[in-house]
Amino acid sequence: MKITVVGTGYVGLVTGTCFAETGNFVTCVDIDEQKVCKMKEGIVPIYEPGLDIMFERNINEGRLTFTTKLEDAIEGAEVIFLALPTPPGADGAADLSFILKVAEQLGSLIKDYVVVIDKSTVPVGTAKKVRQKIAMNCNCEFDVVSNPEFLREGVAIEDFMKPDRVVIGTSSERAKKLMEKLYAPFVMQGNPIHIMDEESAELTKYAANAFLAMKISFMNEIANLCEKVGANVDMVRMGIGTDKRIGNRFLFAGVGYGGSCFPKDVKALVKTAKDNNYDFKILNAVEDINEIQKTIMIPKIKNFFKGNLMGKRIAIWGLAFKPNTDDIREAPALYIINSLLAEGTEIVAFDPEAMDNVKKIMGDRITFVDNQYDALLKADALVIVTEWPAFRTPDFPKMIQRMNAKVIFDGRNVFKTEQMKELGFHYESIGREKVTRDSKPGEKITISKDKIIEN
Ligand SMILES: NC(=O)c1ccc[n+]([C@@H]2O[C@H](COP(=O)([O-])OP(=O)(O)OC[C@H]3O[C@@H](n4cnc5c(N)ncnc54)[C@H](O)[C@@H]3O)[C@@H](O)[C@H]2O)c1
Ligand SMILES: O=c1ccn([C@@H]2O[C@H](COP(=O)(O)OP(=O)(O)O[C@H]3O[C@H](CO)[C@@H](O)[C@H](O)[C@H]3O)[C@@H](O)[C@H]2O)c(=O)[nH]1
Repeated sequence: MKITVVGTGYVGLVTGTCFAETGNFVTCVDIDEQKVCKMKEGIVPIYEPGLDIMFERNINEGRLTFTTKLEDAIEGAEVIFLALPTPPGADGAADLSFILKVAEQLGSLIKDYVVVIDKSTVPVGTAKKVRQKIAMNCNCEFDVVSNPEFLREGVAIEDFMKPDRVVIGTSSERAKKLMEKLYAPFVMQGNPIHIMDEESAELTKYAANAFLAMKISFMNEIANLCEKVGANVDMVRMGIGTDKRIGNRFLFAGVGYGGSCFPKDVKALVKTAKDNNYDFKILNAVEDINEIQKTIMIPKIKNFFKGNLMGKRIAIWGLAFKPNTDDIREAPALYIINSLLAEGTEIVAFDPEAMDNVKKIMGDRITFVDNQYDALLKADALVIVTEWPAFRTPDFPKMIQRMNAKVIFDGRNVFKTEQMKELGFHYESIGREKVTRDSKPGEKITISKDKIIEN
């Protein structure tokens, strides 16, 4: 099939590359000329594990091409994916201007029947709006389908190639057949394609993200309570996660959720509810909890330094909003760093992939170093914000050698408290006991292998 993908961000580029991988001919179009130039030279403009190999293979086999011209990109296309940004507007509503602008352009460019697919996360009613925009200038037949994307950054290729489900919102039999054909290679293991009306498909995407955000905020509140009552959130997580009705994923307490999706999608769903005279109380709480959680480590750090952080040198491990990505949109690290800078600290940061992006917005307000250990040189404390695999099993003697003091604030519960006691660190994490330098190693708690839970 000949496919056009409009927008080559995390979703567009992964979508285009994965459809090329299954034998389609894909043209990706983006208004960012620099990005398109890079891609034409074979350079992947984002960091996404596994994307580069697939990208290169499909370019070499002539199935993946790039352009800045929409009219060239849609030449002969049977389907056109819109993978454009839908950032939050001032009132929290998703900004549809990118989508509607392209829809209007498509109206005067479409010559034959084509299916236009909303891949972006868009509020209920958008498929209708896109249809109206295209129809303003278009005389030929077309359909608009809602096909929300559920991939996660960092594991985007796997999520796209083996989705838990595919959601397709359409009332057109012709579009439905085409979409089923397109997705057939991705649902060969029996994972379902859910066909529904456009509105339900649009709402499904927000409901999924809001539910996951709710799980995280719930666990963060449980963690905060754990600290007050002397319980351990990891134990509680395992205790509830093995109940199949609850499920063991997305129950990790930490410094809150970030990224380009949860924060904006929760806001947009609240706004949709408000516009329909419905007060979505639980989601307001989910947001409020997350706002507090992002800087929950600050009072702990301040308290340790007896209220005065002026001139303290703080090492930060992890800047990306989650591991295995270079994406820093709404990253908790940015909130933590800004709060620490406001207290007069000196920040030395390391992240395996996201430093270039942070440099663009923070410039020389913080120092960037090339490896995790250099960040610790003369540091008064280490703050762990993103749980990159390399941070989980560090060389502790090397860390101790470099640090001014053995002090760790762990926003992702990367280390075991017992281990910290044995090593003599002052260690504060989320929803677990505070380890002070006088803490004595206790009885080891063994967690059996089958209890290791995938995030
Ligand atoms: N990032 C994710 O993990 C993810 C997952 C599922 C859904 N989504 C949703 O998918 C959509 C896209 O997200 P993203 O993270 O890929 O965004 P992104 O910001 O990474 O990429 C968007 C791309 O669109 C391009 N663009 C803007 N206007 C254009 C135009 N007129 N013509 C062509 N290209 C144009 C931009 O230059 C950019 O390259 C959003 O609605 C988002 O909520 C994102
Ligand atoms: O138990 C958990 C799981 C995640 N997070 C945080 O939640 C945020 C989002 O993580 P994740 O969902 O893994 O990443 P995204 O790439 O933002 O993916 C989400 O947002 C995408 C965009 O809509 C959807 O497609 C995905 O299904 C949805 O998981 C990150 O800051 C994580 O650190 C936690 O704090 N605890």
